[in-house]
Amino acid sequence: MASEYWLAPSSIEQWWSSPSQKDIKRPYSTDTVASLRDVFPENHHSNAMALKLRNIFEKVQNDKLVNLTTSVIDPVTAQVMAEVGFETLYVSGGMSANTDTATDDPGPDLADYTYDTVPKKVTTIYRSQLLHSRTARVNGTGKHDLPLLPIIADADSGHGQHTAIMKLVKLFVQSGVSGFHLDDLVSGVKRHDGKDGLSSVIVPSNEYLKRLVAAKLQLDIMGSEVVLIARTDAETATHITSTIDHRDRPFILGATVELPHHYIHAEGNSGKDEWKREAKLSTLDEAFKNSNPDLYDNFSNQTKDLNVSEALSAARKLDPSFYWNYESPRTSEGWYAYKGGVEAAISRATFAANISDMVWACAHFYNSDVAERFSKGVQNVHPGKWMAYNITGGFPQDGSADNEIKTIPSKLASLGYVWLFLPIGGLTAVGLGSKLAMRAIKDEGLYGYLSQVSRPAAAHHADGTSPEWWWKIMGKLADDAADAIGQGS
Ligand SMILES: C[C@](O)(C(=O)O)[C@H](CC(=O)O)C(=O)O
Ligand SMILES: [Mg+2]
Repeated sequence: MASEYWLAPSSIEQWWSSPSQKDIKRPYSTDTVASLRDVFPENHHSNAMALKLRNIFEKVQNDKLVNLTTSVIDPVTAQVMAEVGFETLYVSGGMSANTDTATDDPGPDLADYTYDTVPKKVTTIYRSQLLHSRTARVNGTGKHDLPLLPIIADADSGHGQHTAIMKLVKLFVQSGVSGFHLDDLVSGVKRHDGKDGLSSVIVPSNEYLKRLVAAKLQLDIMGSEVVLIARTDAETATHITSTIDHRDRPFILGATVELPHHYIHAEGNSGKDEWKREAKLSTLDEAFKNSNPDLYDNFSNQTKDLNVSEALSAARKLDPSFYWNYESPRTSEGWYAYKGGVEAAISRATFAANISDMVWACAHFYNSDVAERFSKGVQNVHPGKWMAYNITGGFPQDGSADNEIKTIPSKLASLGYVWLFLPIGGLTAVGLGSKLAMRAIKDEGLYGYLSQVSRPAAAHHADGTSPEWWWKIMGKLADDAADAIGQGS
């Protein structure tokens, strides 16, 4: 692409009116994007793959289906997933944390790894797909049609403010990614033991929006078609870092009863639970409506678009004895109590949809009521908006829900979801496959390997998993190069 064209705001304008970009509402201009561009574009791989991903989502949406995938753990899983017919791959932050990180410190999913961890994983998986397709072509195995699968990756909370987010997005585009999700969580504060009644902690709506806009700006700077997925954790959130944004007011909780001490002085888990019970937490609007039903309409009209602090002043002018305290439930970190739920997720998704291609309310278990309400909430405001759904756990092992589980994909498709993924499925599959194979080798030695590992693998034509493929067939590429180099003259 000639650099005059690439750097001309008019060419960016033209691109923004193309089908993949026309629905995005950007708060910045083409001039700004042009001025931030490097002289040459560098996104060929990612763009080709991202357009392929967009086609997949369009097709499933038209056919009223949902694209299902799970996490790819390494190049072998990537090849197997292509062979069995998956159309997309998911690179999970959690699985990257469990298996390898850029700082070589595997561990639980805290999203505390350095921000190049997931892009590096994507690079490895993407390049392994290129290698497999090149190998198949050179060897004439008839598998050169085996598709390169678009990769969707986990960008977590962006790992910092806008400059870090933009660098992360740049790494993703360079990695060959086709889509990524960015969320509204505070980085690195997950608790796995539920201590202090703490689940997800989220940032205010405006900070979330700024993250998404920073990501989109970087994609625009790179002329990238990569799919931006806006994930919100508002459904499971228990706390928020700030009350500054008026859009968060319906979900911020305050004490309606004045207690002798604040939440931070309550001791232990049970003391904290008791404090919350006694404080009778509620949102400002609910509290005012309960204590002043006759004044509520007046209050509500006066305080549209006001945050909790401003609206509380208005409430006190209307009723000087009104008590509602959003400071007293603050945690020792300063976080405010938050009423998570599907309404909160809808509120965030409806504005995130303006700047992203797909919205996703992250929950860890399937809940048909939540899936339906979220879909209605989003589709009422943004008809046809792409939506994602994840199921991490909650699969009953006793068979009691088998029939329901079978119908989930078609239910989600009928609600308009286009992408359904099992974030930990790849890890479970790799673990189970390894356990069965390793058990056979350990218990039955060489014969166990022959009868229960290598022979079934050959029977399944699991090319990517066989040493033959990696050594002999792939080795042909190196041999061809050696022949081409010859004796050097
Ligand atoms: C989807 C997710 O972001 C991931 O990293 O795979 C995780 C999965 C999990 O920890 O359950 C998430 O939902 O936060
Ligand atoms: Mg994650």
